[in-house]
Amino acid sequence: ASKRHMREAVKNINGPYCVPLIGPIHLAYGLTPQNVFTKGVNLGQKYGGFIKIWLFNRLIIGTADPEINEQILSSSTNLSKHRLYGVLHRWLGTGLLTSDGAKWHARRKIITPTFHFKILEEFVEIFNQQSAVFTERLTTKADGKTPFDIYPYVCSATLDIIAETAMGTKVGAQTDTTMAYTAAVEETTRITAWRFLRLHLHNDIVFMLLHPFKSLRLIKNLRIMHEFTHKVIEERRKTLQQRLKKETSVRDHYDVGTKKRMALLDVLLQSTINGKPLSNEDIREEVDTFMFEGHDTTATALGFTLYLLSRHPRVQQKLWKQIHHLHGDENSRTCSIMSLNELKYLECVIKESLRLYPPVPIIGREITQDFKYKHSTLGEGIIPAGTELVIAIYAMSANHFVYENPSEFMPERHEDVKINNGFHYLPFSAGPRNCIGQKFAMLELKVALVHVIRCYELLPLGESIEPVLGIVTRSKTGMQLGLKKRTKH
Ligand code: HEM
Repeated sequence: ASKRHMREAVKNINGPYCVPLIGPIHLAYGLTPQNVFTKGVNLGQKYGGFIKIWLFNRLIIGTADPEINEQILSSSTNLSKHRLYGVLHRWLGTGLLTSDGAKWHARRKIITPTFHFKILEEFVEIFNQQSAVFTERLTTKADGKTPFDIYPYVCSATLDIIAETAMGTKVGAQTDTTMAYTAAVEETTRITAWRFLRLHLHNDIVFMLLHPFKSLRLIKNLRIMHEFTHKVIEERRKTLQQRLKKETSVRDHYDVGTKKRMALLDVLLQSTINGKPLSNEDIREEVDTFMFEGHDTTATALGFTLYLLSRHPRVQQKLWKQIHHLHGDENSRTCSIMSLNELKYLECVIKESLRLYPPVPIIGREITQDFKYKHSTLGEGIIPAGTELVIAIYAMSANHFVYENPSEFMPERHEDVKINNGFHYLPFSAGPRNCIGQKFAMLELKVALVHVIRCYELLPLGESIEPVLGIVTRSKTGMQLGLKKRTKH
C-alpha cells in the first residue's frame, strides 16, 4: 500500500508526536521489559484506546478499544501474525501459534478436536494426580514464616501436565528438579522479550554481532529445548508402534467420536494433510509450540493467582470456605468437572487474576488487506493494508469506564456475567485465532488451586511482584509468598 494512502486513511486516529521519518524516539528511548507496561498504559490514558505511531516508515496501530478489537478479532481476514513473531521461528518453527494462511488453517482443523470437551474430561484425572504431587512438594516450604518463590514449582507442575495430557508422555519435571528444559524456556523468553523492544536487534546477524554472549545462550537453549521435545516425540512414537503391533488398528482403540479420543501428539503422528503424513519437522514444531504455550502461560496464571490470594486474605478465606463446604476435610478427594462447576467463586478468582495480570500481555497482527471498521465515536474508517496492529490486552484491564477501581483485585466483579461481554477482556484473545487451550487452562487452574488452597493457607510474605515482559508476563522478583498447613476443622 502506498504511504500516502496509509497516511490519508489514519489521519483521524490520535497518537503521540512522531519525529518526521524517525518516530516517537522520546517514547522508545529507555524502553525496558520492566517499564513497558506502565508506558503502554500511560500512552492509552493520554491518547485513548486507539492510537497510531509512525516508526521510520512503519505504521503501528495500538488498540485497547473494545469496538475495534471485536471487529478485527471476529473477522476471518487479517489473521496473519505480526512479523515480530518471526523471532520465535527458530524455536517454535511455524506451529499453530506462529503460522499463517493455509498452513495455519489446515493445522487448526486437525488439532481442534484434540481439545474437545470429551477429551478434557479424561485429562481431569491427570490434572488431579499432578496437582497432588505439586501440593505434596510444597510441604517442605510450609513452615508459616519463610517466603519463597513459588514460580519454579508451578512451572514444573504445568509442564508435567501438558506433557502427560497432550503428548501422552510422562517427563517427571516435578520429580527431576534438575530438568534443563524449564530453565532454557525461562532464559529464552527473557532474552527474546528484551530483543523485541530493540528494533535494531531483530535481525539475526546484527544480534549475533552485537550480543554474541546472548546469542550463544539462545543457541544453547534451542538445542536443549529441541532435544527435549525430540525425546518426547520418539517415546510416544515407540509406544504407539508397540500398541499397533498388539492391535489390528490403533483406530479401533481410539475410535474418534465413539470411544476414546486421541490426544494431540497421537493425532500429529497419524494425521495426513493433503494425503501426506506430517514430517518430523511438522510434528516437532507443534510439539514445541504446545509444550511452551501449554505450560508457560498456565504457570504464570497459577503463580499470579496464588500470589494474589496470599495478599488478599478476605478473598482467600471466602474461596477456602466454598471449597471446604464442598470437600469437607477430605484433602485427597479428586475434583470432577461437575464439582468444579459448583465452585463459582473460584472461576471469578481466576478471571480476576487473568484481568490484572494477563499472561499474554499483547498480541500482534499484520494487516494484509484494507480493513473497514465502524466506530461509535470515530465513525467509519480504514486500517490500511501494511499496518502493524498491536492489541494491548493488559492495558484494557486498567479501563476506568468498564471497571470500578480497576487496579484492585476484586473477584466479585465477575459475578456480574455481563462485565466481560465486550471485547475489553481478552486474556485468551477471541475469534478464529483465539487460544485453543482456553478450556484446558481454566480446568487445569481450577484443579490445581483447589488442591493447594484446601491444604495450605497462603501468607503475604516476601517481596511484591514486579511485572515484566518476557513474551509471557513474568515478575522480576518472582512470585513470593509463605505457606502454612491448614489444620482440620
Ligand atoms: C492461562 C493460560 C493461557 C492463556 C492466558 C493463553 C492465552 C493465549 C492468547 C492470548 C492467545 C492468542 C495469541 C496470539 O494471537 O498471538 C493464545 C493462543 C494459543 N494458545 Fe493459549 N493461553 C493459555 C493456555 C494455553 C494452553 C494450556 C494451551 C495448550 C494446551 C495453549 C495453546 C495455544 C495455542 C496453540 C495458541 C495459538 C492458536 C492459534 O493461533 O490458532 N494456550 N493463547
